[in-house]
Amino acid sequence: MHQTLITNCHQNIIELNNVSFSYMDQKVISGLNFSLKQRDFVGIVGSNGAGKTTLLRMIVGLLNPTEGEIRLFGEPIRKFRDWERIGYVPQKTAFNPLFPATVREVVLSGLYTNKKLFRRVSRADQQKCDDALEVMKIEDIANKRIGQLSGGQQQRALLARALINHPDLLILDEPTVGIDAETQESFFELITHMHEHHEMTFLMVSHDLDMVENYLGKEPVHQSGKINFFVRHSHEILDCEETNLQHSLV
Ligand SMILES: Nc1ncnc2c1ncn2[C@@H]1O[C@H](COP(=O)(O)OP(=O)(O)OP(=O)(O)O)[C@@H](O)[C@H]1O
Repeated sequence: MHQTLITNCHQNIIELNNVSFSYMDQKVISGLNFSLKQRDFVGIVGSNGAGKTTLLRMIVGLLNPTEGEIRLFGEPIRKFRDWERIGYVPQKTAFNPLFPATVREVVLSGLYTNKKLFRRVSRADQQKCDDALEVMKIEDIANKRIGQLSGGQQQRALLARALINHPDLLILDEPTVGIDAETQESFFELITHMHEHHEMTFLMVSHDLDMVENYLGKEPVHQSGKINFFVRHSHEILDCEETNLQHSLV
């Protein structure tokens, strides 16, 4: 599936304006200002309990900031309805080996937003699923039960699930926890390749400072409390001034 897109690297994909969050009387995030522009790759690094997952959960609308404002694709989050533009890979889910879904079914479930929960799977949906399986190079395990696969294979399946709607923004929460070092490295290679060759913006929480420093630079561009933000800007991977980009998911 090929399409020609114009990249506008100056569009804010996420804006956090003076955002704070408290659980009861414990303030976890305080007065955070940060923005992510189109095709940036932002890595969030911080110690245990720094508030990284809380921040992601606010950005995907699962928690409301106690103070401040979040805007997604220019819109205040409370008005934002275009959730298909966002792919979210939560912290690793350990699937029970008997979990009764195949990889194909898990990937297809990425299409079912609340509105479309019980719609039939069309031929177009199957094609989207095949494309996502191909990108993740997991076509050969499409019919296996997800619970019987390795951690790395499960993670690729969850990434394929997040990609099936062709999201503009991909959010990853510690995508390689519990995966061996070699598989982690190939997973990061895959993600960085996607950043360079696909029309997507990335936000990733990672505990892997080496990987983050290798790809996103040695110094954080921003710090808030114990959370550090590392960024590879879009202009480092392409000419942003209205670049014509041949883009394909596969
Ligand atoms: N549902 C909750 N209710 C009360 N406190 C919470 C809740 N979730 C998280 N916290 C607390 O908020 C703080 C931040 O938690 P959060 O999970 O956002 O941190 P994190 O940076 O993602 O940590 P980790 O690296 O360990 O995953 C922690 O002190 C945690 O105990």
